[in-house]
Amino acid sequence: MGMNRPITIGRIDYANAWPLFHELEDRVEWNRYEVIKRVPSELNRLLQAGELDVSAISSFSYGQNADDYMLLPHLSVGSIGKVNSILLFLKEPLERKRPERIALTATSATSVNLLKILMTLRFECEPEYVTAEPVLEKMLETSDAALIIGDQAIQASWQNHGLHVIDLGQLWNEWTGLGMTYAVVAARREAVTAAPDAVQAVYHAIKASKQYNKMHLRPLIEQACSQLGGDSAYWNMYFHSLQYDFDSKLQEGLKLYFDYSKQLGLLAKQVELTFFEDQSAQKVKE
Ligand SMILES: C=C(O[C@@H]1C=C(C(=O)O)C=C[C@H]1O)C(=O)O
Repeated sequence: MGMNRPITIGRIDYANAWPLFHELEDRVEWNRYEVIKRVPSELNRLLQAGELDVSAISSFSYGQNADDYMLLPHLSVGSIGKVNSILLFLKEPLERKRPERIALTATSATSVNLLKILMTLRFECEPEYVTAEPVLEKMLETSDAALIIGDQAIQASWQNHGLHVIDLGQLWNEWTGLGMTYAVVAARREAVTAAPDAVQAVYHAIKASKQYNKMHLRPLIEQACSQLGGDSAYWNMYFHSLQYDFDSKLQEGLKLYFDYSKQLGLLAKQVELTFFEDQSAQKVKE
């Protein structure tokens, strides 16, 4: 047992994940580890390839690889209603004209499939989808609508571009009555088998970061204002509206999303949510 190399941790390179990862490095009680910061689609690829051991990933990517992964409990990025950073920008309102071609950001997996579910089942609309770099003006040169996520979506929402904007978290919530989880934190089962103590240490560090950051949002809000723009009222609202705990209500929303994904052939199999067992919690129970 054990690992002859550092345990590798992937963190999402968007503000939405700061409350999980800000100052994580100060909390990892494991001597050798490495933190890698990337956009979600890149983290999805690295965890799948075994180049990461534990990572925040798109929840859709968990659905694709559930046999190889375990979810770290009580960790997520989700929303019940508006998410504010997963936005469809349309040249014409959806009620007036169904888009024929939609450009999808190359950085996402959950949101692009969420959009496909909503378009097909909610609006009975089957547009052509094209993947593109998340640059709104460029995407709209050749498409009727564009989906972007994360910091770029937030910044685009502040511009006065005259486009119609749909928040996918809000649309999902109005349609299903449920919340949606866009990102989860997963460990490779191989890593759990080879180095359970290292995975446990990383899990505790992310949980401790989340607990601390939720009570101390001020430095995150200040960092967001200076790095990304906007004012503290905006970032206060943003961090407070995101759901980081993956409680049973949010799990219910994600299960429905996986069921629809299976129904539409976006996922090959039914998905089970399998959780890493917190060893220290076990010990306390005994
Ligand atoms: C809230 C967000 O959640 C995210 C959306 C993801 C996806 O669509 O695959 C993955 C991780 C999160 O960053 C966001 O990016 O704005």
